Formats: sequence, structure tokens, C-alpha cells
Amino acid sequence: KKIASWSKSKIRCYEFLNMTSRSFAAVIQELNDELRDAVCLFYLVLRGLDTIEDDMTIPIEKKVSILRSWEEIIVTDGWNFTENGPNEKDRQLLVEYPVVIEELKNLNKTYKEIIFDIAKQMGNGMADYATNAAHNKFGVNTVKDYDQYCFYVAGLVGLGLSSLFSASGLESPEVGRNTKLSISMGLFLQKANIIRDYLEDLDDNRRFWPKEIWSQYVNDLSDLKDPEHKKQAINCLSRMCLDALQRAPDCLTYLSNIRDQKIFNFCAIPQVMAIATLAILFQNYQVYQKNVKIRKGETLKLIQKATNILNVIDIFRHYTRVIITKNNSRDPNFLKISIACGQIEQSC
Ligand SMILES: CC(C)(C)CN1C(=O)[C@@H](CC(=O)N[C@@H](CC(=O)O)C(=O)O)O[C@H](c2cccc3ccccc23)c2cc(Cl)ccc21
Repeated sequence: KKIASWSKSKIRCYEFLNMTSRSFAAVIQELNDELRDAVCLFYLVLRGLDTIEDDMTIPIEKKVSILRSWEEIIVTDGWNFTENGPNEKDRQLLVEYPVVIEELKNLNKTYKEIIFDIAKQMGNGMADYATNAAHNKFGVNTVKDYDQYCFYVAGLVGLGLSSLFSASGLESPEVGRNTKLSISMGLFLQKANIIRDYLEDLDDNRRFWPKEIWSQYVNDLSDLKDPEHKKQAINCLSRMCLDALQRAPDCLTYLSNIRDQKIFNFCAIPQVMAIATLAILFQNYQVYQKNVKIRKGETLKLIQKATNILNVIDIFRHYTRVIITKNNSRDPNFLKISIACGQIEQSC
């Protein structure tokens, strides 16, 4: 690429992108030039927000005021944040945030407006959640609250990306207009992550599993990891997987509407990782003991295969069959799980 003509701040932005997530950064960098810069900066705007939201060492009032002013912050030359907790993995990004703010200026107006609008909605959504999580120690209460939280942190990302894809002209205006499908793309990824990260989040006192679900099985979210509640824990896990699986048909429909090869790869890879993750999490008691992840070899195979809709359908079919094979007839959600898997097969 024409790195030679890139400014120091632009080079630094891509260095941060490559620092945050290796495999995903590679896929972003394969996008068409002008879309690539917009998605890279969108990713860093979101990463900055996420780093503030995730940092439990920031006093709640300060956190909320930063989150609510994110749209102004990303146009404030020189703004940075050096008070992140020491273990915050993206601390350096916020220390050097002026390079992101500088590079945002070079984006075309349409892309900027999309990114600013999503940043504003997400910042306020995160602030709303942080405020009520502060006084409601259960965290997320109803399944509706759960969907609302996932909308703020991931559904909005889908809306933003779809708008960027359509604005670039590489995808039809329909892609940006179909909000239901774009939101489902984000919710599917986020819900798979939330199920996978049960233990890690509990240790950080982050409680995303909705009380409306876990209270049908145990008295407190933390009871799920006690061996005496093993059967209940596995049935609760099934219920969480069932909830996530409901989004899969929309994701397949969304992907079938994508025309640009690079955009398809960018969108399909996280989706196939998510269905593979749900399959390994389902009926897997290890979820309550450690962070269960798909093996490196499987990840690489999925990345190589997720390049067209027929292969993606084949991958989803494979993992829904894995889930059906693992389904337990004594599980209260046995039938609903098999119906959900059937619906995914149907939408293929
Ligand atoms: C919360 C999240 C799911 C939206 C995070 N999110 C994603 O998960 C990344 C993938 C990622 O970061 N993978 C990490 C592993 C991990 O973190 O679990 C990796 O190292 O490969 O993908 C999403 C993402 C990619 C493509 C299309 C999307 C449509 C709607 C919503 C999100 C979409 C993402 C796109 C952007 Cl622009 C920003 C963030 C994300």
C-alpha cells in the first residue's frame, strides 16, 4: 500500500488496530482503501469507548461524564486519558488518542457523520447502563434489558458498519436501511461473547446474564459455578444459548445481501466464529470453570472457509447439527433448542 505517503498519526492508528486484535485487524486492512480507513477509525473510536466503559477503577461519575461527551471528545484536538487502571489492555490507545482524533478529520463528511452519530448513541447507552448497574447490583434484569445493553454495545456497531458499507457505494442502500438485520449481526456476536465470558465477567463483577433467565435456575448468578448446582447451571446455559441462536437466521440473511468480497469476509468471519463458539459452549460445564475458546486450528479453518455464502451456510449447518447432537432430552429447553436449530437450517 502507499504507506510512504501516510502521516505519522495514520501509521500510529493502524499500529493500534494491529495491537488490539490480530486476526480481525488483518481483515479490516483488506477492505477497499477508503472504507478501510473509515472502519479502522470507527473501530478505534469504539475501542476507546469500550476501554473507558470496561475500566472499573474510574469513579462512576467521571466515567459517565466521559461516556456522555464522547461525541465531543473525538473532535477535541489533543484530548487524551492517562488515568486508566494499570491492567487496562488498551490503556496506551487512550494515552495517544490525539492520533485518532487527528485522523478522523481526514475522513469524508458522510463517514464522519455516521461514526459521530453511533459514538453519541453508544456513549449515552453505556452511561445509562453504568448508572443503573451502579445502584442495581444484579446488573441486567430482564431479557429486554439484556437486548437493550447488547444493542448499545454491539447492535449500534452493526448499524454503523452497514451505513458505512452503503455510503461507500460498495453495498446497496438496502444494506444500510435494514436495521433489524444489522442489529442482529451485532447481537449474535455479543451474546456469544457474554455466554463465553461468564467467569471472567463475574470475577470483574460485571453481570450481563439477565436475572430473568438465571433466576429460573439459581438464587444468584454466582451460584451457577458451584458444582452443587451443576444440572441447573447446564440448563441455564442452554437457555442463554437458545436466546443467542434466535439471531442466527437474520445474520445469514444479512450476509446473503452482501456483494463485495472483502466486506463479505470482514462480516462473515466473526459470525462463523460465533456459531462455532456457541456450539462448543452448549451443554459444556467448563464454561463455569474457565474461558472456553475454539481451538486455533478450527479458527484458521473457519477464516479460510468463510468467503462465500454457500460455505457460511454449510458452516452454520454443521454447528447446528453439533448442537442438536449435544442436546439433552432432560433439558427443559430441549424442544426449543431443536426448533431454533431447525429454523437456522430452514433459513439456509
Ligand atoms: C462488541 C462487538 C461484537 C461489536 C465487537 N466486535 C467484534 O467482535 C469484531 C470481531 C473481533 O473483534 N474479534 C476479536 C475476538 C474477540 O474480541 O472476541 C478478534 O481478535 O478477532 O467484529 C465486529 C463486527 C465485524 C463485522 C461485522 C459486524 C456487524 C455487526 C456488529 C459487529 C461486526 C466488530 C466490528 C467493529 Cl467495527 C468493532 C467491534 C466489533
